[in-house]
Amino acid sequence: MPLQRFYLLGNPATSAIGIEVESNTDLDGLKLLVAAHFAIVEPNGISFQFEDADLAEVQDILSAQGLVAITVDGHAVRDPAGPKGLPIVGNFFEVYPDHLGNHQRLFERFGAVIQTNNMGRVTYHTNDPNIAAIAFTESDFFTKEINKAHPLYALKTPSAGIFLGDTDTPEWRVAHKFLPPALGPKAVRHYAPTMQKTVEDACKCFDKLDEQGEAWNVYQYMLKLGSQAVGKLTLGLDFEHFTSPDAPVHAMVHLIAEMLSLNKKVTSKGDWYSSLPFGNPKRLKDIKSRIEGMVEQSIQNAARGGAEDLPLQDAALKASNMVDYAIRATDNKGEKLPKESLVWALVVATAAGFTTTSSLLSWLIYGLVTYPGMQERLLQELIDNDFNDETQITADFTERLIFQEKYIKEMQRRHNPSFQPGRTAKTDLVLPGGYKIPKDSVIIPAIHHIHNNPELWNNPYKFDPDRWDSPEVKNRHKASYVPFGAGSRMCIGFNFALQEVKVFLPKLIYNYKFVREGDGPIDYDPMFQLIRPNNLYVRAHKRVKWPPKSEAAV
Ligand code: HEM
Repeated sequence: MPLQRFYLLGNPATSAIGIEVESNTDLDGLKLLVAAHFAIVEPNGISFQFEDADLAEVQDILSAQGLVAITVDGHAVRDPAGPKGLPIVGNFFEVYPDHLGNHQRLFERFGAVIQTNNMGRVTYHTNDPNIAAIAFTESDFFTKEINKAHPLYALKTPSAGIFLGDTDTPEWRVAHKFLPPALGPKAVRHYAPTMQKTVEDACKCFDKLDEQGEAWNVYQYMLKLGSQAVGKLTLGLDFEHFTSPDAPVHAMVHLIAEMLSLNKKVTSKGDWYSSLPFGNPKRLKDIKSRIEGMVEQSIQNAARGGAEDLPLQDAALKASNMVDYAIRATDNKGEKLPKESLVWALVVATAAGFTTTSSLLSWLIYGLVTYPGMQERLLQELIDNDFNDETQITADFTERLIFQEKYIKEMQRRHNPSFQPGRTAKTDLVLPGGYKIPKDSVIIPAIHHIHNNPELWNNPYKFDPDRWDSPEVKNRHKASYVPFGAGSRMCIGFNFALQEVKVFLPKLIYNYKFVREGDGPIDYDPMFQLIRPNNLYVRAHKRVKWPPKSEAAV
C-alpha cells in the first residue's frame, strides 16, 4: 500500500504523519482519510499542495517526492485571531461592558471565528452558520460539556441533566427522556387557558396603572408576567404577582434572577475567581441551595395530591403542571424520573422558562414603541380575525395571525434574549476556513451575531417582519436563525415559549396602545445571562376605540 507523508500547511513540517493509502482510493476517499487523521471537520474543504503547486489527482499526490501540504478551504491552518489584550485582564475591557457591540466589531475585524481572553479564560466565538451547525451537532468533534472554559461553569449542576449538565451523562439522558414530552406542541396546547388567565390578571394591573397615569418599567412587569405563567405551569406555584400593581416579585424569582446575574459575573472573570470562598462566588452557592429547598417544597405539595401514574405522553396531556407531570410520568419500563434529577431539572426548567420569556416579551413591547407601524398592523390583524375580549386564544387561533408570527420571528432575530450557547471541542480539530480549535476549548455560536450577520441577512439592522416572506430568508442556511439553539441540546421549551407570547401579545395589543416614556438609549445589562432591555418605560393607554375590519377581511 503506498505511504505518503502529509502535514497541515501552517503547522511545522515536522508535524507530518505518514498515511497508508489503498491504491484504488479516489480523491474524495483520500480527503476522508486525511480528514480522519488530522481531525478536519469538513473533508470537502481539503486541498493538497506540493512545493506550492496544487495537486488535484490522487496519483500526483501519492507520487510527490516529499511532504504533501494540506490546506482547508484554500487556507493554511491558523489560530482564530483576536485582539492582543492586556496583561492579566486580557481582552476584558475590550469586550465588556458592551459585549454585543464589541463582539460585532471583533467579527468585522478578525473574521468568522474570533478568540478572546477574559481574565485568563480563552473563548472562541463564531458568527458563521456553517461552523455554528457543526458546533451544535453532538459528534466526535463537539459536545455540550460544561468545563472551566464554559460560560455556564459556575452554575454547573450535573444532577439537573438538562441545561446545566453535560450531554454524555446518564442524568442528561434520563431528564431528556422525561421532560420534553411535557413541553411538546400537544402538551403545551392544554396550558393555553392558564396562560390566558395569567395575562388577563396582569391586564387588571395595567388598567390600574393607566388610571393612575403611571408609566412602568417593561422588564419588571414582563418578569412578573413571564414568571407568573411559568411558576404556575412548571411548579404549580401562584407567585401572586398581579394581586395589585405593586405586588412584590416572589422570592423564588428574585433568587433565580440573582443566580443568573451572579453566574455571569463569576464566569466572566476567570477560573480563580469562581473558587473564592467569599463574595459573589459564595453567594452564588448559597442561593443555589435556597432555590433547591423551595422546589423540594413544591414537589412535596404536589405529591400530597396522590394522583395516578401515567405513561409519559398521557401524563403530558393530563398533568396540571410539570411537577405533577414529573412525579406521575412513567416510561415504557415503568420507571420514573429519579428523585435526584427531579429537583434540579424543575429548577432549571423554571429558570430557563421565565428569564427567557420575560426578556422576549420585553423586546416585543420595545418593538411596539420603537418600530413604526407595528402596533397598528398587529392590532389590525386581530380585528380582521374577529378578536375581542371574549376570544379564547387557542393554538388554532394564533396560527391565523400570520403577521404576529413574522413579528415574533423578526424580534427573535434582532433581539433574541439568549446569546451564548457553548460547545466544547472533544479533540484538537480544524474547522472550515482552517481554524484550529484545541481540545477542551469552548466555541460559542454567537446567536446575536449570526442573526445580524450582513453576509446572511440583507440590511440586518433593519427591523422588517416582512423579510420572512422573502425567498432569501425562506431558503436560508438552517443555522442562520437559531434563537433556541440547535442539535440535541437545543431548547426543549420553545413550544411553551412561543405559545406563551402568542397568547399574551393579542391581549396586550387589543387592550392597550403602548407609548414609550422617555427617549434615551436603551441599555442592556452585559453582566446578565440574557439580553433584556433594562431601562424601557412605557405607558399602556387603555383602548376605548378599535379600527374597523380592513376591506380585504370584510
Ligand atoms: C424566548 C424563550 C426562550 C429562549 C430564547 C430559549 C433559548 C434556549 C437556548 C438557546 C437553549 C440552548 C442552550 C444551549 O445550547 O446550551 C435552551 C435550552 C433549554 N431551554 Fe430554552 N429558551 C426559551 C424558553 C424556554 C422555556 C419556556 C423553557 C421551559 C419551560 C425552556 C427550557 C429549556 C431547557 C430545559 C433547556 C436545556 C435543554 C438541554 O439541556 O438539553 N426554555 N433554551
